[in-house]
Amino acid sequence: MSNTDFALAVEDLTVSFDGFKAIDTLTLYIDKNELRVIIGPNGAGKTTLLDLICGKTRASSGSIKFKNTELTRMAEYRRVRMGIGRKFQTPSIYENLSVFQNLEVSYPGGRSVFGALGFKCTDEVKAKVQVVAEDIGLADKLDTEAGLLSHGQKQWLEIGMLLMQEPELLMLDEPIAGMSSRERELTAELLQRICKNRAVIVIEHDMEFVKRIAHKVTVMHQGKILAEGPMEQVQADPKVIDVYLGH
Ligand SMILES: Nc1ncnc2c1ncn2[C@@H]1O[C@H](COP(=O)(O)OP(=O)(O)OP(=O)(O)O)[C@@H](O)[C@H]1O
Repeated sequence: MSNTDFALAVEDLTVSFDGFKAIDTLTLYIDKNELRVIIGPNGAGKTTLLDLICGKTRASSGSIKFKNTELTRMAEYRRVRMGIGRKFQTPSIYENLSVFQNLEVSYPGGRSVFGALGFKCTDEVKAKVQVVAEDIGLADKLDTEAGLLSHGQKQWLEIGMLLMQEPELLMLDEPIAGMSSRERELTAELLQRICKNRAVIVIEHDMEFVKRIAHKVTVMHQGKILAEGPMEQVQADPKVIDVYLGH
C-alpha cells in the first residue's frame, strides 16, 4: 500500500451485511483543504461510507488511510483523537448549557459536562471558544441557552463543538436538512470558511446547495462510485442522470 499526500485515502473498501455489499471495492481520495460532496440515491451506501471512516462500522476488507495511517482496525475514539470529526443528522448538543459552555466542554482535555475537578477555563479555552463562535456565527449568542437556539443555530453549534477539537477531517451528513433558505446560505458560507484548513466531506441531496459548496462531487450507486468530478461534469453525465438526477 502506497503513501499518499491525501488527507484521506480509501482503497478497495468493502463491507458486507449478511452477504449484501453495502460498500463494494470503493476507492476514493480526498485532498487536504478539499470540500467533497457525496451524492447518490437512497441506499447507495453514503452513510455507511462515513460510518466506516469514523469507525462506527468495521470494514470487511480494503484500506482507509488518514494522514497515511491505516485506520481500518483502529477504535472509533482513537480516530477522533487523530482528528476525525463526524456530525450526525440530529444535533447532540447540551440543551441546558449555554452556547459558551457547549463549546467549552468540547475542548480536548477540557471540562466534562459533569464538571470534573481541576479544569480551569483558561484564557486559551476562552480564546478558542471566541474564534469558533465567530466561525459558526454565534459570537453574539454565547450566553444563550442552547435549547433556545433555532434549528439552524443548533446545527451550527454542533459543528462548532466539532471545530473545538480542530479536526483535520470533518464529515457532515445532510447538514442543511430542515433549515430555512437563509440558514442554508449561511451554512454554505460556514462550510467554505471551515474547509480552508481541513478536509470536509458532506453528504447532501439538495443540488442547489451542492453546486454552491462542492469542489468536487462523488456520485455513489450500489456501494460503488458511479461518477466523480466537478459538479458541471457530473450533472451532465448520462449515467448520473439515469440513476439519480433524472428522478
Ligand atoms: N448495519 C447494517 N446492517 C444491514 N444493512 C445495512 C446496515 N447499514 C446499512 N445497511 C444497508 O446498506 C445500504 C446502504 O445504506 P446507507 O444508509 O449507507 O445508504 P445511503 O446512501 O446513506 O442512503 P440515504 O440517502 O437513504 O441515507 C442500504 O441497503 C442499507 O439497508
